[in-house]
Amino acid sequence: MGEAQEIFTDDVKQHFAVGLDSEARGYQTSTIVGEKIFVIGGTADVSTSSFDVRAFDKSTGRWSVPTVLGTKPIPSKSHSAVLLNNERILILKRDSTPEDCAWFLEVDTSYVREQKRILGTEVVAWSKGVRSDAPKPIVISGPSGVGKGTLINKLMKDFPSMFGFSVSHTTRAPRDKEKDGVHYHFTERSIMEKDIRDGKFLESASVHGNLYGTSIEAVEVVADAGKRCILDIDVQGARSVRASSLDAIFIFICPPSFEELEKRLRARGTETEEQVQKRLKNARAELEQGRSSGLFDHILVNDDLERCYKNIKKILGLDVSMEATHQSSPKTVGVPLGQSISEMDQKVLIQCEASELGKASKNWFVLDVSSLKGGAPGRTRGLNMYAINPFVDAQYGIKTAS
Ligand SMILES: Nc1ncnc2c1ncn2[C@@H]1O[C@H](COP(=O)(O)OP(=O)(O)OP(=O)(O)O)[C@@H](O)[C@H]1O
Ligand SMILES: Nc1nc2c(ncn2[C@@H]2O[C@H](COP(=O)(O)O)[C@@H](O)[C@H]2O)c(=O)[nH]1
Repeated sequence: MGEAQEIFTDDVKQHFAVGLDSEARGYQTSTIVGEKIFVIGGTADVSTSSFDVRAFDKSTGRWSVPTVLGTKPIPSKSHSAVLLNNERILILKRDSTPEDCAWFLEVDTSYVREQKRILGTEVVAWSKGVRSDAPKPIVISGPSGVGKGTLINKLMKDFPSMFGFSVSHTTRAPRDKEKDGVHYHFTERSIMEKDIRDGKFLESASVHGNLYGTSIEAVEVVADAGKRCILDIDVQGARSVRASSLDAIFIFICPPSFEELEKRLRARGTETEEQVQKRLKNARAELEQGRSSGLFDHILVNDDLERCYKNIKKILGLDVSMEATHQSSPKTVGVPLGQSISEMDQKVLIQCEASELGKASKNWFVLDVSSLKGGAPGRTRGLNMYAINPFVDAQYGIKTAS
């Protein structure tokens, strides 16, 4: 276990003179991970900590500033940090809302290792923690013209508070009535390619001659709104998402026949003849891959629109009366403001001062992190929180708090 420390040991101090003046730099924690010490926090404004990340290599005696992927937490006065499994640092922010208090800085997960390989630099990645029962995102895939957009629009219209659309980026030109930021983020190829290189995308693919991609932000915006994210992406994209840390439900939509697909695509009237030909050619390959690869959890035929829609709702556990009764429940774990934390057997012990809770004694909480799922790029799901009584709960070896 590598526990966060708020002061440096003397041997570390000998190696460097900069960066330790926490009064000048704002609040910082340091966490030892193997040969590295990750220093989190510090800012010119001493009243808040900006969650900057620096690393000190004990073997070389050098500081480095790693490439930081993902959205970092908004500044807070202070925070606690604890290392989990030598792969990610759990950050509990003080004076923050329950939705915003648990974050992870990944330092050696498979995603971070892969990004290090691609970018050729030291990499760390932020991921926000959400509670265990946040609903899984939904990936909907299928050939162009099969009716994915039509089905998704119906879901969004019937269940507006439940679902949110992941707005993709694309280099294709907007169609009539398509709005930037609503249907797509229409963008230049060179800009999008740079953003992909910078790790801003969960997935991207060349589709029918244009570049399409799902940014990490597109998915996080929906999660932040307390909604379940729907991704409309091609089979290549679905494969990339399956290989990523996003734990989603994958649905493939098939046409009743190839002739019907062609009819729908032409009737939509949005593509040139050349584009229609290209899309139909790609559709054959997509149908073959979608049906046979085992990539998808559910395969539906969109013959009769209402029947297919009903089947999607069934998969998602929805019935007709649900939107009326649906109330968006809090989506993140309500971690109390941590005074001090430590980790033992995948359980993070949080001791809270009573004054913050309006009582006279100290309180203990356990954050069970044994079944974390997902992670960067995107949310870390599976935080489970409960209160314990240290007087009776000797399991954690906690001495009575006086
Ligand atoms: N079950 C259905 N029966 C008949 N027409 C349908 C059905 N479902 C969708 N359509 C029509 O087919 C056309 C294509 O649908 P839609 O635009 O939703 O396809 P899509 O899969 O989203 O395509 P793309 O991948 O190119 O965005 C639309 O004109 C739509 O109204
Ligand atoms: N891999 C991805 N595919 C995407 C994304 N957004 C849309 N798509 C797929 O592209 C085709 C064509 O869409 P159109 O709007 O030009 O008709 C379609 O199959 C979509 O599913 C994305 O972000 N990534």
